[in-house]
Amino acid sequence: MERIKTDVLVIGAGSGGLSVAAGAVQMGARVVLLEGGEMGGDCLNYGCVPSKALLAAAKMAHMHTRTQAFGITTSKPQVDYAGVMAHVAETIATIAPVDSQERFKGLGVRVIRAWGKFISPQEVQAGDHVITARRIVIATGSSPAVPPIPGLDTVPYLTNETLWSLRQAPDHLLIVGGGPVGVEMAQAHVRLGCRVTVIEGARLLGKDDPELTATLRARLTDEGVTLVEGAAVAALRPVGERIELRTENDEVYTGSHLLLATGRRANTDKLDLKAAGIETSDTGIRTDAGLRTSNRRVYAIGDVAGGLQFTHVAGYHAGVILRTLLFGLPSKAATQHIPRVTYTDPELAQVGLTETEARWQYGARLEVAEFDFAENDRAVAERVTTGRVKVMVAGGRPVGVSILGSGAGDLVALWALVLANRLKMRQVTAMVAPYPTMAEVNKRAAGAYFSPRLFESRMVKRAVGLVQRWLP
Ligand SMILES: Cc1cc2nc3c(=O)[nH]c(=O)nc-3n(C[C@H](O)[C@H](O)[C@H](O)COP(=O)(O)OP(=O)(O)OC[C@H]3O[C@@H](n4cnc5c(N)ncnc54)[C@H](O)[C@@H]3O)c2cc1C
Ligand SMILES: NC(=O)c1ccc[n+]([C@@H]2O[C@H](COP(=O)([O-])OP(=O)(O)OC[C@H]3O[C@@H](n4cnc5c(N)ncnc54)[C@H](O)[C@@H]3O)[C@@H](O)[C@H]2O)c1
Repeated sequence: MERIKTDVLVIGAGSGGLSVAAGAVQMGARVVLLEGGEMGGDCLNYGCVPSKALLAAAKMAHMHTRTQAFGITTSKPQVDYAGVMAHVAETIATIAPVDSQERFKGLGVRVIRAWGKFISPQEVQAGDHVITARRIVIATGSSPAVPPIPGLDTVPYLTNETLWSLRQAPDHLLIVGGGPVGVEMAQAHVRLGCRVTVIEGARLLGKDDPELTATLRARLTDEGVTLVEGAAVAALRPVGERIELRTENDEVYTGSHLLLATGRRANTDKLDLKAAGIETSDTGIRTDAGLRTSNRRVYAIGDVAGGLQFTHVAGYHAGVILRTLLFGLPSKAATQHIPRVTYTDPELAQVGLTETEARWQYGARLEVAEFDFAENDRAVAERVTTGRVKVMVAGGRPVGVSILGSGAGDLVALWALVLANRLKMRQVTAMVAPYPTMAEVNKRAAGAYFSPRLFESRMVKRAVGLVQRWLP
């Protein structure tokens, strides 16, 4: 057994752990990094990267069915699913070197490829090593939550960890769960020529603005996805080679493949948290606002901390704790400026409060400024007019923004800056957006906030009238 002493021990080499390790070592700390699975974690291997690569291939196939309106004729695209998955694998392989053991070794991090578990409040065992560290960071991520559906043990099922090894297109993909994973995979597969049925127990993308999700729902249905909402899956069973799914209200759906997209479970099983006196909550490891656990030497970041579960959040958490780990300075993780995007076509983006949340918080003080993509000239030229920007404003400051539309994920970045810096609407109107760009929708939404104040104000009209009389 080798004993190692270090300044910082990071458990998990995914989005959060890698950011802490890279930051800490480059600022002079001794760092040990443990990874029991693949370097790069969920995002690179089973999450963001493969899902966005698959969506890109699906969009390519879809575009070929939409050329006629542009005066271009093409033949029906032929999808080679194995070829599509080769594109997915190649995308992962291209990005992988950035997260690789070699790169981190090169930076000076001691990388140990083994699962870590606490054996005392300061010590972690990983394979043949026992590591004692001044500070320990748990960044072990999450895994697909598998709900206890009767009959699930009698049928084969896919999760985000196994989907990418399929080489033959599913004939009919049943997806349980209409959250971001379910919805992205539904659109990807219907565009690649599969039949797709999504069964959602509550409401599709239930955390998002219902008006915008209604538009997205209509788009998915138009493209051929069968959407079943308000009916949780009650039972599953094999019928010959196929899988039969029964909902709570006794509707029956039969498909060739089953994908579970029913949320996440924090990866804490292997850690023996009790040995270190680390408390958990219903969703993950319990932390304070500075991401410190009930063991003062230990921090938890990213998915395992059980809050917002996104790669950019894991990266943000890394930045928050590096300040404390390396300089001993207090630091807190905020959430109100964190954007999230579902990468359907059109994309659905959110930062800050939705209209419902903002109405609850601000009541009559809330104003909502809106602008439709149909009024954006670039969107008209590109035939991507579906969508809307909604800006929730209280006291002249945006408190939330919801965008459905082409490139919404990129468009919401401006509002993430606005919310992070508590900027006012008038500062957004100071921006000149180039014409003709989609970015103009942001400027026009801000304009929509001010136009009633300027164009419908008697005082403004009276002032202009007066000035005009005196102007030479
Ligand atoms: C299908 C899908 C699509 C997604 N798309 C997006 C997206 O587009 N944008 C976005 O922002 N987010 C997306 N996410 C979420 C994103 O993948 C996660 O939020 C992110 O990976 C979390 O990073 P992390 O560092 O907390 O955990 P991870 O990246 O999962 O890393 C944790 C690592 O810890 C390792 N580990 C676990 N236990 C131990 C142990 N005991 N010892 C050693 N190592 C251990 C694991 O093997 C893993 O490599 C998606 C998720 C899924 C499932
Ligand atoms: N674009 C992105 O950034 C992106 C993409 C995918 C995933 N993610 C991350 O991964 C997380 C997990 O995504 P997800 O979609 O798996 O989870 P989720 O929790 O967002 O959605 C799961 C859905 O499954 C439904 N459900 C659960 N059990 C069910 C049952 N038995 N029958 C029918 N419906 C059931 C729930 O009502 C819920 O709507 C997301 O919250 C997000 O943080 C992000």
